[in-house]
Amino acid sequence: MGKAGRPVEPSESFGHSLDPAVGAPGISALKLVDVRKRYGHLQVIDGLHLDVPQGSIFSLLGPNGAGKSTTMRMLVGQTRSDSGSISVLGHPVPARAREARSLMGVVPQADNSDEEITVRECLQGFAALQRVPRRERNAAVDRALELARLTSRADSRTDRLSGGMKRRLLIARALVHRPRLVLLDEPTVGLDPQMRQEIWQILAELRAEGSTMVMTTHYIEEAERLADRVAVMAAGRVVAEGTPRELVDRYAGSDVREFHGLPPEEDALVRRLADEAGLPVRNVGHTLAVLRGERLLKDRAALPFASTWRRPNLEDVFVTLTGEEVPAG
Ligand SMILES: Nc1ncnc2c1ncn2[C@@H]1O[C@H](COP(=O)(O)OP(=O)(O)OP(=O)(O)O)[C@@H](O)[C@H]1O
Repeated sequence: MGKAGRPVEPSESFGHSLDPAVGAPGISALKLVDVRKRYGHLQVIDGLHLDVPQGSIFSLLGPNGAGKSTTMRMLVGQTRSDSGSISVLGHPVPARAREARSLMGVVPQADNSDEEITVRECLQGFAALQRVPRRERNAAVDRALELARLTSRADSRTDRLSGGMKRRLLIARALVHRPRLVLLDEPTVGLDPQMRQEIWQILAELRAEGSTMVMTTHYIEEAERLADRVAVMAAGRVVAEGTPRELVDRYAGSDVREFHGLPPEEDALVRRLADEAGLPVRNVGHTLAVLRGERLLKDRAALPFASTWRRPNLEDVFVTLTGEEVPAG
């Protein structure tokens, strides 16, 4: 019994599992095999395979409607798949969703925090909900406040926080029970660039501590900066997976050749040459960009109009694989 005569919860429940196999180094943080989900006539998830190792940041990158949020909801047991298997740190979901959830911290996209309470009260509530032992709660809350840089706002009401602080509170809430795996659904959507940088800094620090994070995003820069591995999703399946560097090498080559403000006949010529060589093209404003441009012509001087060269990036890969232009940050 605790000091106040209340039972003391076992400390093993604080971010740890009693099952020695769970969270062991060989176990995947997430494993999805041939997962499918349909809403009416719409096949939203269409044979999804994912295997996320522990100790990395893994990003699901995809355009609107690719199925990222549906995947997140299936991982926490909020939405059931029609077929296939899902396991989180060795726990099959939804069969053992409760155990899986106790090992996860979830940062939702929407701000659903209670507005009538202070930041500290909010975190205390989450710590209790996540069965952090009573005697450890204050320290757990202090640590979460510090990680999310909210210590100085601990006694502010949650409805008085700025948009960026509210988002940081969602992160603090997710971390209060020291989860083995943190799921983040579009962690910086709708934030201004400075607030986004602050969140990236926090996530980079968590990564340096060895946390496993899986985040959805449609911001390419977010995936490129933070993720160790990226899965590009389109129409409910993974169309490519690898480190950002591997994806760029595989799908965009070593050079992008850019032609600026071409008249129509020259534009058509470049497109034809690219097409004959099997090279993807994209328009960026008035610029026509040819990916794997190093293969456009062996003799780079042979085209009769000026072009420039640049290093390819993950945005080029995204556009090539999904056919979607990049949303504005
Ligand atoms: N409850 C639902 N009922 C019917 N259709 C749904 C439901 N939830 C999602 N969808 C549809 O499933 C598809 C995938 O949605 P989802 O939210 O998973 O995509 P997303 O990749 O997260 O997109 P976004 O980046 O816009 O959040 C969309 O076409 C969406 O309209």
